[in-house]
Amino acid sequence: MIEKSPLIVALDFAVRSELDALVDKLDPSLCRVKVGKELFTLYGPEVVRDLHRRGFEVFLDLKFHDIPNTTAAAVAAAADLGVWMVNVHASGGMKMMSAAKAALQPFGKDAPLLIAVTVLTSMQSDELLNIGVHDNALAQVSRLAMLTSECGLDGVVCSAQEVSVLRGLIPDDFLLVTPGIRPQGSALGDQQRVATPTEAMAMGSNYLVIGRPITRSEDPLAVLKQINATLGY
Ligand SMILES: O=C(O)c1cc(=O)[nH]c(=O)n1[C@@H]1O[C@H](COP(=O)(O)O)[C@@H](O)[C@H]1O
Repeated sequence: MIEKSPLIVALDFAVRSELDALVDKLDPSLCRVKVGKELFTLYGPEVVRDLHRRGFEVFLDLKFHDIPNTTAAAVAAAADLGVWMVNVHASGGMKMMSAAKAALQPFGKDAPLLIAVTVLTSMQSDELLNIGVHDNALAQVSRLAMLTSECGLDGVVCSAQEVSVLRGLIPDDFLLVTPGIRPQGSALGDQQRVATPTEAMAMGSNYLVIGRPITRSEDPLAVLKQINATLGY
């Protein structure tokens, strides 16, 4: 049961003062936050610790994809940092995902949620074909979600467009985290498989990842509150 807003705000910033200006306005009761590759590469774990000090639950989105030993160690390092959610690429395979899951065992109930990215929301089926995947996006997402579930992970990252099909394939408590969220009228940018916040929730998403429509708006707090209100939070 999700007790607060399902929104996860993607803090994709290169300039620390811009990040701080946004985070000063946000309230941990309104959303969770995501630290991705750009912010982490520039500022490292200290930025996560700072967000924790401010009371935010942090999704560390580094999309680990490596040999099982390396991925497991990286996931354990994320758990040491005390993050709420961490992710790997499901295409790293079952051995990699199982090793990542096993690495969290010593953390017990303090372990972060472990989620696997299926097919990036910036990709369509034609681009999958380019990289040698002959199934369409829905079939590939479904395959990777089932493998992820078999490995005992907590859920997957997928687009909202796959959610209703996945709900029929996997256990009810499996988390579906959906980026590619665009409120009506927002620019798509590089996102391809998109949905509005209301559509994504209606289809059965558990968490909605939203970046630019909030962070690049003139009044991020107002947009965040408006999206929460449309979802009943
Ligand atoms: O794992 C992710 O968070 C992720 C997976 C995916 O398939 N697509 C995707 O957009 N993301 C992330 O979600 C965020 C979306 O940001 P906006 O496109 O600005 O809303 C970015 O930080 C992406 O890195």
